[in-house]
Amino acid sequence: MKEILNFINGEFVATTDWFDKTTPYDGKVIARVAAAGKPEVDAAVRAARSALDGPWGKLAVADRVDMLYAVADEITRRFDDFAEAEMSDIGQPSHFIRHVDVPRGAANFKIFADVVKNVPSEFFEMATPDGRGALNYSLRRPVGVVAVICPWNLPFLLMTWKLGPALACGNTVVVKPSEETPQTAALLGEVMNKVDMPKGVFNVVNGFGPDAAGEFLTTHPGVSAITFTGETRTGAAIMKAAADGARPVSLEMGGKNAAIVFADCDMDAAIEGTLRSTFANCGQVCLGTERVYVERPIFDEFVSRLKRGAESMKPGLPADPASKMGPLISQEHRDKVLSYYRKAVEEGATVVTGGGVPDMPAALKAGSWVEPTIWTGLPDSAAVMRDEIFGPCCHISPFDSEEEVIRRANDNPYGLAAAVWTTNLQRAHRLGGVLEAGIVWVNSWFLRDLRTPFGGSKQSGIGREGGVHSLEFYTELKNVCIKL
Ligand SMILES: NC(=O)c1ccc[n+]([C@@H]2O[C@H](COP(=O)([O-])OP(=O)(O)OC[C@H]3O[C@@H](n4cnc5c(N)ncnc54)[C@H](O)[C@@H]3O)[C@@H](O)[C@H]2O)c1
Ligand SMILES: O=C/C=C/C=C(\O)C(=O)O
Repeated sequence: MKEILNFINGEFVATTDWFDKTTPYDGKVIARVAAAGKPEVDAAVRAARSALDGPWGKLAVADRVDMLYAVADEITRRFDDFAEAEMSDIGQPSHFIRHVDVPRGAANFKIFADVVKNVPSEFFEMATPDGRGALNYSLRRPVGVVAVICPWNLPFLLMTWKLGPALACGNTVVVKPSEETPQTAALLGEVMNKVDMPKGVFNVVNGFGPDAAGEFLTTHPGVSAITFTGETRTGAAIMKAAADGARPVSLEMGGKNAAIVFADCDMDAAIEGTLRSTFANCGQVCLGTERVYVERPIFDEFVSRLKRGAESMKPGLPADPASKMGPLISQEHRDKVLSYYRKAVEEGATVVTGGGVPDMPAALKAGSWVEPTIWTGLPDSAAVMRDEIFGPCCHISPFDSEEEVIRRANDNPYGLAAAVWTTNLQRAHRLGGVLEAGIVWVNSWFLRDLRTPFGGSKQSGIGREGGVHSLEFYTELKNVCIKL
């Protein structure tokens, strides 16, 4: 049986508390994972703290940048290993993992190496009564030991999205991958040792959240800052934990994102983009679409074309090139998604397609499969219009005016992302300005320039990461004033 261990101070560490890792596409146990208890979490935080006082803390920025590039190059060299690990962790089609999830692993280290290499410092000359003046300049310093709490939906992309800036800014990290998807974090430990990353800079503790490694880490007094990606209610629990000791938090949380399709859109592009934003990764993308608003003149055509596209989403194994969609991450999550499939019908939805479980081959029946699903006919107050489902489903509603659709799209507790499909330039800029979302795509979706601010408003997050914006969270800015 494969064993997935913790990674503490450059060593892989087992414990006596094991839990199973199963694959979502057939429910088979493929490994056992060593759960970190309080002793292991404490050892990881101590290792991270002492690494700050060792060679890593003394490394010049240029040398730290070289080290991060070496990590990126080793990830690229082991691309297939990371792709295999991610496919068995999340069960999504190979082409998705090889074109989205894994390439971002290397990119997330490179972009922040480039940011810290080129970021200017602030400087002010000031007059003083004695006429001799003073010089003021700013310096950035690492915040210290950063706890990185990761979700299961895009495990490698999202873990490295936090590791890149944290390490580029000179911090050390203790990562707690999701209990569902531990494999790429362990592989990254091998990469760190291969590139001679100083011991203790990168640590991994496996386990669950409440009353387990996640909570032990976020409540550990040796943690300087916490960066979290996951459900909103979990983020709130972590924020409470961070309050003891007044540690800063960066929270990337849930979404209930709208796609707004105007009659003047490029319909082919809108259909292709909405199929991706609704069904990619089996709908398990925080930036994904679960609410579609279509201007009434093209409503029927749009529904019929999206239905055809959804029905072409052939579910299958990751390595099968014919697979267009994988399973949900777990039976537990599938139960949640299916409960919303039932609730939609109870609330009076028209099921345009899907709504159940596909008839899979015998070998895959134990997987967490659901049908891609489209509804119409529900009011904005319906549960499937307000709650994050995090599955391959969306509801399509008609609208009659720009003012109406802006009001309806913004009437939701989340504010993470939006997609707007229109060829009207002025309208595109108007909506970009008024939609309550951290990211608004126009005639695209999930097009990512890593230098831009990334994060959610309202219940979708606190803080922005990306490009220089990550420096605000991962460094302490100080002023030095020299009297001449
Ligand atoms: N905004 C974003 O960028 C973004 C990106 C990806 C996913 N998400 C969100 O993440 C969710 C799906 O991921 P998930 O189900 O893994 O989220 P989750 O909140 O269930 O778990 C996320 C992580 O938090 C840990 N955790 C849980 N309770 C904890 C606690 N009390 N203390 C410390 N750690 C704890 C879990 O073990 C896991 O590692 C969705 O809501 C999705 O929208 C948001
Ligand atoms: O599921 C959510 C995806 C988040 C993506 C990013 O954080 C990113 O593209 O940097």
